[in-house]
Amino acid sequence: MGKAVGPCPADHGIRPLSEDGPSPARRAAQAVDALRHGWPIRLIGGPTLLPIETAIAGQSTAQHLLISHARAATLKLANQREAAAPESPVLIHGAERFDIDDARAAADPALDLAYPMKGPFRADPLDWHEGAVAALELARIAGILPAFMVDPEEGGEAQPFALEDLAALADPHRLAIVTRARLPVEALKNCEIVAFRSADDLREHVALIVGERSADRVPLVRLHSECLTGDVLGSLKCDCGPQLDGALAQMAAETEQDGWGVLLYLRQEGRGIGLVNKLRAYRLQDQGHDTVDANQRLGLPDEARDFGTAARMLDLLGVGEVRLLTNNPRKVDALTERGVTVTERVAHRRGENPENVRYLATKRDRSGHLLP
Ligand SMILES: Nc1nc2c(ncn2[C@@H]2O[C@H](COP(=O)(O)OP(=O)(O)OP(=O)(O)O)[C@@H](O)[C@H]2O)c(=O)[nH]1
Ligand SMILES: [Zn+2]
Repeated sequence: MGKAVGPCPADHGIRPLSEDGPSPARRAAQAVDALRHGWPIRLIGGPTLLPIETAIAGQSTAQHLLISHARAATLKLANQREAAAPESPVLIHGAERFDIDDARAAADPALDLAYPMKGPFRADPLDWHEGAVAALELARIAGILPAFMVDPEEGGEAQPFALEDLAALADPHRLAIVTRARLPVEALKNCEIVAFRSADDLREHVALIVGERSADRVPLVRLHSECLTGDVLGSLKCDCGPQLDGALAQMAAETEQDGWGVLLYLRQEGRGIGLVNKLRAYRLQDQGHDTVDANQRLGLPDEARDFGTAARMLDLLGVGEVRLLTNNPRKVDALTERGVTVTERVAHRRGENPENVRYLATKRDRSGHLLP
C-alpha cells in the first residue's frame, strides 16, 4: 500500500489509503451506498450479503437468505429453535436454492397477497449474529427491505464493512452549519433558514429561526421529522402537515410578545425507515395492520429516529433551553439526556380527521404519546 499523498484533514473521515484502510465512517457510507445501488456488502470475517430488494445481479442464486425475526415469524418459522430469539435475524433455506424472484417473495411482506404459497423453509444456526444485526441496520439506514441473499453466486464485487462502522454513522458530532439565509415564509416574513450537513450522511437537515433571537426568552422549539406525504401532499393518514403549519403559526404568534421559535426539519422520513419503507407500511396498514405492527412486519423498528442529530443542531445554534412543542415524551427525554434543558412541554394536537383516527389512537396506546 502507498503512503498518504497530500494533506487530508483528519476530521473529514476520508483517511488516505494506508495500512489501516478506509476509516469506519467511510466504509459505512460506502456500504449504505452499495445497498442502495444493489451491490453486495461483505462482513469482514463473515459472509457476502446481497440486498434482495435492490440487487441488480438478477441471475444470482443463494442457498440461504438472511431475514428479520418478524419476517421469519410471518413465514411461520418462529417455532423453530434457530428462529426463536425475538429481535434476532434469522438465516433460512428452502428445498432449492433461491433465485432473485423467490428471494423477493420470501422477503417482502407487501408481496404476500400476490404470492401466498411460499416455503417450506427451515431456520439454520447463525454464528455471526452481531454482523447480521448490523447488516439489517445498514439496510434500514439505506431505506431498503432488511433482507439479504447470503454468499450469492454471481452477486458481483462486494463492499467490505466491519461491525464498528455502524457507530461512526450514528455519531452526529461531525454535523456542521454550512450556510444560512433570510427566508420569509407565509407564517412570518422575519425568518432565517440554517442548513446543516455531515460528511458522514447525505441527508441535509435545516432549521428555521422564526423571529428575532432573544437571549432572555426561551424559544418555542419543534422537532419535525420529514413526512413527504403529509408535509407536501396533504396526506390525511397522519397529522404531520397540520402539525408543521401549526408549529410555524404558533411560533409566529410568539413573536408578537417578543418571543421566537426554532423549527428543526429533520430528514428522518417515516420515523427513520425512509419513504419507500413507510409506503410499504401503508400497504400493510391497508390490509388491517396498525402503524406499529406494519413496521414490525417489515422487520423494521417502529421508532428509528436519531434525536442526537436534533440535539447537535440546537447546540450548533447556541440554543441550550427550549419550550418543546410535542406530544411525544421520548423527544423530551432524548433532548434532556443530551444536555438540552426542556423548560416546558407544550402540547401540539393538530390535524385530527376521520382518516387518521386509528393512527392517532396507535400513537396514544402503543407509542406513549400524550393524546386524549
Ligand atoms: N413508519 C411510519 N412512519 C410514519 C407513519 N405515519 C407518519 N410517519 C412518520 O412519523 C413522523 C412524524 O413524527 P413527528 O410528528 O415529528 O413526531 P411524533 O413522534 O408523532 O411526535 P409529536 O412531536 O407529538 O408530533 C414523520 O417522519 C412521518 O413520516 C406510519 O404510518 N409509519
Ligand atoms: Zn406524516
